[in-house]
Amino acid sequence: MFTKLNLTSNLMHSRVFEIKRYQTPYKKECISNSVSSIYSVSGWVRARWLHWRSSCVRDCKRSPTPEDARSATTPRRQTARTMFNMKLKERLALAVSAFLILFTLMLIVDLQMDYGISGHRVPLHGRVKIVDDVDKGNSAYIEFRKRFLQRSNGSNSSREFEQSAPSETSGLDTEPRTPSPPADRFEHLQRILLLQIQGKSVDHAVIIPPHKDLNVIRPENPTIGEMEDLEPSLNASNLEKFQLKIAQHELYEDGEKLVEAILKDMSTTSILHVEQKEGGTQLKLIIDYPNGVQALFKPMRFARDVQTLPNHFYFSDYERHNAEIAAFHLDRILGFRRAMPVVGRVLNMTTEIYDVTEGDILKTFFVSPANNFCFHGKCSYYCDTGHAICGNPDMLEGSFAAFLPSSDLAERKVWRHPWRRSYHKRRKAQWELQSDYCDTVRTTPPYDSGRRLLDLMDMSIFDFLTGNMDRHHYETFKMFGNETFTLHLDQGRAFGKAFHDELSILAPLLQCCFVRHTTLAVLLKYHNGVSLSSILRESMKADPVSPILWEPHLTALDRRMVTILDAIRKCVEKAENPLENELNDIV
Ligand SMILES: Nc1ncnc2c1ncn2[C@@H]1O[C@H](COP(=O)(O)OP(=O)(O)OP(=O)(O)O)[C@@H](O)[C@H]1O
Ligand SMILES: [Mn+2]
Repeated sequence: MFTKLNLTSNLMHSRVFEIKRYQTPYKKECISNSVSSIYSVSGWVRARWLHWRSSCVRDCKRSPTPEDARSATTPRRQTARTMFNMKLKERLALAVSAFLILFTLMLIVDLQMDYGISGHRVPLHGRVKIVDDVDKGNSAYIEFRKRFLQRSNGSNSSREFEQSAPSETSGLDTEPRTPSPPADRFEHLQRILLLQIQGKSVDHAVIIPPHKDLNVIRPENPTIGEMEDLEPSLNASNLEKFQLKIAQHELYEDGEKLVEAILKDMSTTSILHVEQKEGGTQLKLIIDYPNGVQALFKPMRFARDVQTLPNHFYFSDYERHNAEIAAFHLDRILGFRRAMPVVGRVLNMTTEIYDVTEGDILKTFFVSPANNFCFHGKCSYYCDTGHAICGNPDMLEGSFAAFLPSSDLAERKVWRHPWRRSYHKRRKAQWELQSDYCDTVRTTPPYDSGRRLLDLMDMSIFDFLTGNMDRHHYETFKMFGNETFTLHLDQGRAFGKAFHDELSILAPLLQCCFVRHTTLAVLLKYHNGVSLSSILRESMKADPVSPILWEPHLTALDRRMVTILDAIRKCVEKAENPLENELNDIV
């Protein structure tokens, strides 16, 4: 009994600890009230029980009487009498306490499920209504997936299990594979684009023409500098100038010269100071350069050809520094320009990290058995000796992302992504269960008008290309309101599986059947012209730590492109011939 009680109290402790980690401030207050009421209520119940027991010692502990023998139901009657004798107030209190205990338990279970192990404590802006939990079996996503898998020649779905273990992959299969010339040029989609440019087919349900797209019309497009009435000073750094030029509809203009200048600054300027970034799940460093310039550093953990471990969930995958670099280039090539510039650099861990940092992180440095200089920092994932970041012997490669403007200059708003995953190993997210999930999103602000839903479609395409399943939240600049672009931040978990195309990342597009004319035009341009992989490979050659991507990841881009175009074509066909398609689906 004693052990059991102890176990229960341990469990309670660990649950209270879990609550502390995952709750939102409102829920925190609510839960702590409930938890304290568990304690006070259970204290009250104990006092009540002790009182009852002491009165029982007086009245109940006696030799059995003939009366007792006559009635087998006496104890029950006594309990009933005791209950009856209880004051109404006491009975009410008992009922309330039982309810509170149940409610708290439900809340704890719900929170653990909701926040999984990622532990994000961001306010849930733009919440999406929860509707039915039933899979009606006809969702575009499920249906496309079914067809896709049926058609699959095995290169997409099965090879993920054939991935070599990380240590075995090095040096293998690195020859560039030229994809066979595309047989399918998606001419029907091209025709629609042409018609829209000619001012026809402008009410298309799937492809949103430029003149209806706020990202193209841009009635206003002020910069942060204009909004804040600030101009860069004479000795302003390139980054400061860049930050003031960030506009409502894009981070930087097409061909912006400051991008190259920032990349050069971050990869060559001397490092003044380093500190660990608070928050986030994996280790990141804030790098200080002269003139107030800052970068976010993610360290290299393993070689380019090491893939996500087959038994790792997306949320327990390591971050890849090269994924950040590649994603920046890809974002730019696709014409989004919503990712901050990122560059690679090799650091001397002694002079450029150890000597210029202070505090707790210093205590985590050590020399490994292989005589390499290592450290692990402090964070909630992989910050221990077993997962240390090691130099060779003290040279360490990493990615350097240009710092976003400080919150004093431009505060950001964090939004919960409507298609976020459950971050729980057994639980599914709402969008995976509800076939008409997009209808719910479409009618919920800010997705019911303007550019936001189209931005999420772009993000879904971008993430599907890179294989990034970790899009739990996204951010916008507050000062621009809702009609502004969504930042493409945190691509650390992209480019993890070269031989697997994760169709669920495309769920927003598949469920909404909605895409920008301009985005489709770019996709078709690369599909029918010089391939996306070639353009990306070329763009990344300029990086100091090139080659950035393992060739199979580049090949995957061209393959995934076909899947996206196929999905859009299917949406178009469905919109144009709804009846015929329904019949086909049944057959
Ligand atoms: N270039 C940047 N400049 C300044 N802040 C940034 C930059 N990139 C990301 N951040 C901020 O740092 C936070 C953590 O970054 P990031 O998401 O890359 O790390 P993470 O460890 O993967 O976090 P999480 O586990 O929450 O996904 C982001 O939420 C963002 O607000
Ligand atoms: Mn992340």
